[in-house]
Amino acid sequence: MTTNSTDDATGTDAPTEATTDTADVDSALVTARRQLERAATHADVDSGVVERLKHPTRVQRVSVPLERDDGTVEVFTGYRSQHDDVRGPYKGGLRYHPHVNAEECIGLSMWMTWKCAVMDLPFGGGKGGIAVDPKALSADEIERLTRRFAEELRDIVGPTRDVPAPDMGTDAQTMAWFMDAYSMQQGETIPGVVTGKPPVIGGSFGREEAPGRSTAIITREAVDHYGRDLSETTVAIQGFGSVGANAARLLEDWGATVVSVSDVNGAIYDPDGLDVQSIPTHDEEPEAVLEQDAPETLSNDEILELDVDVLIPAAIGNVLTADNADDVGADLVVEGANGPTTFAADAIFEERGVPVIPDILANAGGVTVSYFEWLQDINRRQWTLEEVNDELESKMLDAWNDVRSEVESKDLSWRDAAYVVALSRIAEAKAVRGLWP
Ligand SMILES: NC(=O)C1=CN([C@@H]2O[C@H](COP(=O)(O)OP(=O)(O)OC[C@H]3O[C@@H](n4cnc5c(N)ncnc54)[C@H](OP(=O)(O)O)[C@@H]3O)[C@@H](O)[C@H]2O)C=CC1
Ligand SMILES: O=C(O)CCC(=O)C(=O)O
Repeated sequence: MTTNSTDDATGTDAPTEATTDTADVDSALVTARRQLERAATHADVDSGVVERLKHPTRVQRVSVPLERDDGTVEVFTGYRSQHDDVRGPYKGGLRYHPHVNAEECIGLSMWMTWKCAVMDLPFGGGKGGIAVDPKALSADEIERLTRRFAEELRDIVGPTRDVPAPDMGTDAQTMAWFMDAYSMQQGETIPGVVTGKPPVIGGSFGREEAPGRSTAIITREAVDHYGRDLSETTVAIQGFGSVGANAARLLEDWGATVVSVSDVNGAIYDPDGLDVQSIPTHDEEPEAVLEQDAPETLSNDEILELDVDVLIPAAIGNVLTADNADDVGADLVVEGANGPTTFAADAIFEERGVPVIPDILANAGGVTVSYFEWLQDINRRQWTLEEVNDELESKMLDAWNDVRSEVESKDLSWRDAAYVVALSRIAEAKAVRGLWP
């Protein structure tokens, strides 16, 4: 038996999001709302629009039954939060992680709305997932779970409604199963229902690396903005998955010295620089980082406090908190993960003069290449990897320049500036459409 229900947007059935176990951190929703309220004071946006944007349009909560390989049945809970679609279909990833809950999905879907607007993509914000540890399931079990999840979400997704994509714990194969299940239900092949698929079924070249590539591009621009040379820059990166590993490999290619990387079990550190190309990514082999040769190992807390030029948290949320923000040794933080910095930590970084380049700009390459994939699916045409990367570079530089000009002209933090760019575009779209409330 499955249960579908549409929760009130603010409803929550679990106390925390996918975070460290630090006790005093806020949920993604609380942080997203505080960030919105703060940034709105710098934007010329109607207060009613701001109030509306604190709430999602809807949150679908579904039960996802799974027959385990041993024949027993377990029922997992899945969610899809659809925050705002004034600029286009809801867009955002599906996360498989034990801490997934309604409140986390709402906060993450709000960040997707701003992210798509900062990048000037014709999408709104969505996010979802299943509260499950994918490492505890076999590949066959993940396939059955994903197919059932696609069936449960069938009525609310689609290429012009809501287009999921990979996030933590999901990948191109997950998207292929989702797309196949949806297409079978609809009776025709519909590649554009999800992005982040393998290229052979309508996926885009370069999507897997894209959030790491954009994080590297924005790091490069930020380092240059602050008058530094990338070849004299040391970098520490928490998380060695789609975002962290790809950012590490590119930054190393471009001359930076990556001194420390981590996975769920901890970090390796070499002050002279690691050979990051040889370290298997989460996708290639999960939990492999600590098996590599390196002079030192560190905990996932210690990597955040290393004396480096740039820190890139690229794993989970709420790792930079009021408890450790004073001890962060980096001169610049670039958010590869979604929501790694709490509201309180942001204030401490601002006071200390440590710039934080926000997630909604830095890791936006993922959704940007998802947009390219959606275009390729509609047009039934595949772009080359070079075309994708050239377009991505150009979209990232446009967004960087839009945000930088707000930073410089209004003396804002990078996060406030990115929000101002996003909010202005969203408010203008609402005004022109006459959508109210
Ligand atoms: N994938 C995408 O398209 C995008 C993802 N993001 C965000 O980036 C972040 C990472 O996502 P993604 O790279 O896709 O995830 P992946 O699942 O590809 O990789 C996650 C990495 O983080 C490590 N990790 C997991 N839990 C912890 C922990 N508690 N402490 C330290 N490291 C941990 C994993 O270790 P191990 O290998 O040992 O499991 C793995 O190396 C998330 O916040 C996600 O929302 C943002 C934009 C786009
Ligand atoms: O590619 C997408 O649609 C969304 C990626 C995502 O979930 C994110 O940027 O956080």
